[in-house]
Amino acid sequence: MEERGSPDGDPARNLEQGPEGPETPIQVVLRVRPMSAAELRRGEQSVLHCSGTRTLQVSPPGGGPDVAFRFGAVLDGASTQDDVFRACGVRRLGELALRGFSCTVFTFGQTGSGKTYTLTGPPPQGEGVPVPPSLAGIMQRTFTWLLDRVQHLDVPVTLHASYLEIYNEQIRDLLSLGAPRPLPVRWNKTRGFYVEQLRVVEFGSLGALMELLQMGLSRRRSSAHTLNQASSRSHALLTLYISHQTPQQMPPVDTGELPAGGKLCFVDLAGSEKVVATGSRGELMLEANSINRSLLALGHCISLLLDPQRKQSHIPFRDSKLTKLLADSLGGHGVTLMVACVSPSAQCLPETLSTLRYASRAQRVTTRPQAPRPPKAKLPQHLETELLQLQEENLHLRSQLGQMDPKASGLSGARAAWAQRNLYGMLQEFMLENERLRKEKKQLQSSRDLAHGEQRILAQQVRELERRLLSACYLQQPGPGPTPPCPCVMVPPLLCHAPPLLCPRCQLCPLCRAPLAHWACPRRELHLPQVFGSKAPGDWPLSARPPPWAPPCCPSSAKCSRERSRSEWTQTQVLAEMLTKEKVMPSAPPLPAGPVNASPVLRGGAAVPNLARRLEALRDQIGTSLRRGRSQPPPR
Ligand SMILES: Nc1ncnc2c1ncn2[C@@H]1O[C@H](COP(=O)(O)OP(=O)(O)OP(=O)(O)O)[C@@H](O)[C@H]1O
Repeated sequence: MEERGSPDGDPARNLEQGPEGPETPIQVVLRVRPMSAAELRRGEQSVLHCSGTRTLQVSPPGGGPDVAFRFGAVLDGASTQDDVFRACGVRRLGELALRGFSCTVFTFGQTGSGKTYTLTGPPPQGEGVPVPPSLAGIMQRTFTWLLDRVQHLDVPVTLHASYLEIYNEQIRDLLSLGAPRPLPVRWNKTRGFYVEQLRVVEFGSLGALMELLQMGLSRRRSSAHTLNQASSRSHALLTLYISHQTPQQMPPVDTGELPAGGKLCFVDLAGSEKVVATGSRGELMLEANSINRSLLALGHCISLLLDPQRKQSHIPFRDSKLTKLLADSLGGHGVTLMVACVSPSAQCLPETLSTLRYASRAQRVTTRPQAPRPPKAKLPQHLETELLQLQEENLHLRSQLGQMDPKASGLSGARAAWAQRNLYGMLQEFMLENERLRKEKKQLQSSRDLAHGEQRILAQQVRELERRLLSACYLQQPGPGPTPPCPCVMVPPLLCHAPPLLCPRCQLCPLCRAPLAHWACPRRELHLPQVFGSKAPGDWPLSARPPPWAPPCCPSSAKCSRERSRSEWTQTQVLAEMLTKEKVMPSAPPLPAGPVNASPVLRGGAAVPNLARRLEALRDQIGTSLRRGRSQPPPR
């Protein structure tokens, strides 16, 4: 016969040595439930036999060698609830918790294997039908023992309880005043993993504690499936906090800080299940998947904890909420007892073997139980007096600080309120003003951008026209020879600048034969009034008006151009220079990137019409020049 398991290790006995005992293995007790009525009806066989108080023998149904497993204690189907309570040594764990240790009892096994029954007894058979005391589970028995025990202690003990469940990877407070809502798990150096905002309730009597238990049990999620009519669908953790402090020294529970001291935690794990066997569908199947996943994470952590090398490094406790909350019990400073529950039926054998292997591994995991440090020694009398004085001074200063603000401003209550209102009003006004300015700035920016864009396009067109104009000039340039006569003298002045406004004869410079705009004609002051009558020059059409950079009218322009010297044609030179250099005209300077609050509309606005005028003039010139080029034979 093959034998597995480990030698027993009673944590309580080892820990008698002192507050920080040696490495202690997790204690494992195995409970085999009796065959259920349904299993008996189906004629299923039992494959588990207890040989001795610590060994379980598994006889596979199809023959083959028996397999034996050894645990701290093995209890068969005939064992009573009281037998289980005694065999588990829960009283010893309670004693350790009273001495400040953190102790955990948890049940695990396949669904329907008797975990909840072992911990809390069977569910009530009906409304108002109490469960017989003989069927009370480990928890109720421990409560009775503990409440009795604390009454006989010399020092006063304060007791608190919390109760939560992990349902579909969410933590729900089973003692919450309102409907349970998901709570976060946090971690800090002193507390390790803990549940934030968990309600911790103080209790002073067994009755009060039993009520808390019933409240939690009634709120816990359970459903019916093929293998269990009342299957728990969540992992449930009930924790008792035992503290020797007086109520005055206790931190208020509302702060979320738990009382320092011992802890006794009962964990009822949801059962692992094969959804095919339980026939779970829909929500039941989701629950089953979540349960199996978290149990897998737990098994993984246990396997890693077995390896002493790995134990020093990283154990993935963060993989699930369950492993986070059991981290201390499994690999930390807690004292842990596991109760493995199994069904004897041959139908459940694969699941049973898995539980047995799980339990065998778990009992090789060790923890290093550690009690919290004893409270500091009492302070000497003079230090205590000093401390009291300092505390009083602190209170006094605080109260002064509270009254400080109105006093500092020297305002009475009503005036202070008025000033506050006024300030508030001003602040609102500033905010509105600020908002208005923001909008205005935005508008200005967009119109500046618009003008900027327009200016850029016009400047581009001007450059292009200038380029074309220059090339036209080149084409029409005469070769070396005598200067041709000025065409202006041969045509009657009336015709000049008559519609079409450009005089074909005034378009060429008489000296260099560069095409000229009508405004560049030296005789324009004579022609234009005749065309536009008595209109002021400002009312002339845009194309007839000289651009801002046009040279002033020459007073001697009425003279025959033949008599003019070269210097009289400076305007032609100015224009040619402007054209060939292709620079931006002074009337259309690039927009400055100046302060945003300067009005870009005004700056850009002046530049754009100038450019437009210049552009128009150039267009006219080119048009005329081309027409002229077509209608006249090229000069020799
Ligand atoms: N030792 C026992 N003696 C008599 N009946 C038992 C025993 N153990 C379990 N039962 C019965 O077996 C059924 C299943 O038990 P229980 O609900 O405790 O299983 P469970 O392991 O908690 O299942 P689940 O994981 O689905 O919640 C219940 O009807 C319970 O009363």
